[in-house]
Amino acid sequence: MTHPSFFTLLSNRSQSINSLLCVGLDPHKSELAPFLTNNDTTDEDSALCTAAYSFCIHLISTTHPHCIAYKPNAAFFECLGHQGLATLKRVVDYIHQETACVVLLDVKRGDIGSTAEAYAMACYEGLEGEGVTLSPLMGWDSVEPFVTGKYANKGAFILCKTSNPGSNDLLATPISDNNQISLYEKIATLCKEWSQKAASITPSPNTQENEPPRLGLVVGATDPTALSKARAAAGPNIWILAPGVGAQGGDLDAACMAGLNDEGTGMLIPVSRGISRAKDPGLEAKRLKEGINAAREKVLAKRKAVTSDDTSASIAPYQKDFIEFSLEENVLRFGSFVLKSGRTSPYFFNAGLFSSGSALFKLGKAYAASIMASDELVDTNGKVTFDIVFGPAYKGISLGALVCSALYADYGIDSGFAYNRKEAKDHGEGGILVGASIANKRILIVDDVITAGTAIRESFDLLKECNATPVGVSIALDRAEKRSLDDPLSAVQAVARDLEIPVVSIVALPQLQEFLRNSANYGDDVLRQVSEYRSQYGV
Ligand SMILES: O=c1ccn([C@@H]2O[C@H](COP(=O)(O)O)[C@@H](O)[C@H]2O)c(=O)[nH]1
Repeated sequence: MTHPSFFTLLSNRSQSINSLLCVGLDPHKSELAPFLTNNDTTDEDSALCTAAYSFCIHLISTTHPHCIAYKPNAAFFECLGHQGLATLKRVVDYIHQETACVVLLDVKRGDIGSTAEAYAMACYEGLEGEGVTLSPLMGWDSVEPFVTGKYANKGAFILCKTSNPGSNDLLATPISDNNQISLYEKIATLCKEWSQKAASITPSPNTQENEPPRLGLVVGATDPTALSKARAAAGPNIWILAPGVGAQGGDLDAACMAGLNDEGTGMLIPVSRGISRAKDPGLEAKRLKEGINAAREKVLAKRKAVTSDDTSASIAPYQKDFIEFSLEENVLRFGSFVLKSGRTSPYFFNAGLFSSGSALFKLGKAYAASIMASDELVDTNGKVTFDIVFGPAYKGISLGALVCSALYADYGIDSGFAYNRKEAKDHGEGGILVGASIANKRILIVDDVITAGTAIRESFDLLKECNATPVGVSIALDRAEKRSLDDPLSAVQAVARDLEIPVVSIVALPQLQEFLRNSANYGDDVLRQVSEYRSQYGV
């Protein structure tokens, strides 16, 4: 059995002393005066190195019962001249000899593969750290040498949303067409993928381990929103290093609540000046450890409340498939999204992103399956209650065609298909209706989602004017949430009530919740957010 991996060491130490605290070792020159000795006659750098060493030893010896890791920042040693790195190595040796804590070298490296190999060797063989911090901006090949091959039991935290104000300049930049994903969320997603990639390239050398992650994220405690988005994107198993508590003003409680996973773990909270500048660093470390633990208790209590609720729903195989391929196509995403209504939703659905042949094929089948599973659109003889599928312009046109075709392909039901134009044509066949004749026919209206219900109401009126009888509406997703906190009905319920026709969806919010309950790919934190949203806004 080889040495346990970096993240296993963190977990083990965390469990054994019940702490998530990491003490930062940043010997700022301005803090070294009390550690300078009068009898030191050597040059200034060497006197400062001796003082920096004493500074670190003082911190380590007073705080180690309360912390799981030490994070020396290489900058403060590199700036002490040629003996700086040797001083850092002596500090690392001291930690290994005198404590059971893990060494995380804050070096923030990032370079092409061959150079990254040299940096990795310097950190792991020269300085003998167990883990490092890295910049991910040069991509996977700049990270790979730190966590694969002979360093497969090492670990790295990659910069995701750093704690400084400038992190908004680049890391928070939206990078998707619809402005919904920021660069840091993309990094959080990549962290999970790269971690798995590293394990597939070099499986954990420790056969006793159940493939712990290789990579974690750096997300500042100064930005709880980023912490919760990064947690949602990376999942529950990825560790988050959250600097910024203390001198940078991060709110410990808010950061923990946003970044902890549902087990109340998965965060490493480093504090440097907040401890080194305290009157009694040992006492301050203890106070911080207890503050973090109080937040962990709150997270666990909240989780218990959510998982013991009575909101289970049934989910049919076609609904599960639909949710899965919607996630694959990015049509459905979990995260944090501000809706037009001003609500912050833990999920977002954009049917416009069904944009490939395979996705559209599966979409048509899912609509058809939901129609055939509905008591309201199929009579007791197994016959559908409509003659024509109608697709309102524009989005409904293609959806209606897909549904009509899937009903025929999967169930042998050959209904008519019609759609409208937005503007009347004064030549050719003229008018605004195209396709099968709808007069005196029973009509199923197909659309993607119902937000306010305006499009469906307009179609309903148009169909009535043409002597057709709308008998139902088929949609992809029913958000099943109250229109406002004073209005107990959802948009879908209001349409069904006002137009007196059934609205059938492929899935609704309860199925999303059920899917998450049974999914191994999404953490309890995503389920918790969806459950909380449902209990606040759901109908
Ligand atoms: O986003 C980041 C990444 C790294 N750091 C480093 O952590 C410590 C924080 O020191 P404090 O005294 O606790 O503020 C320091 O070494 C930074 O370089 C960070 O602050 N933010």
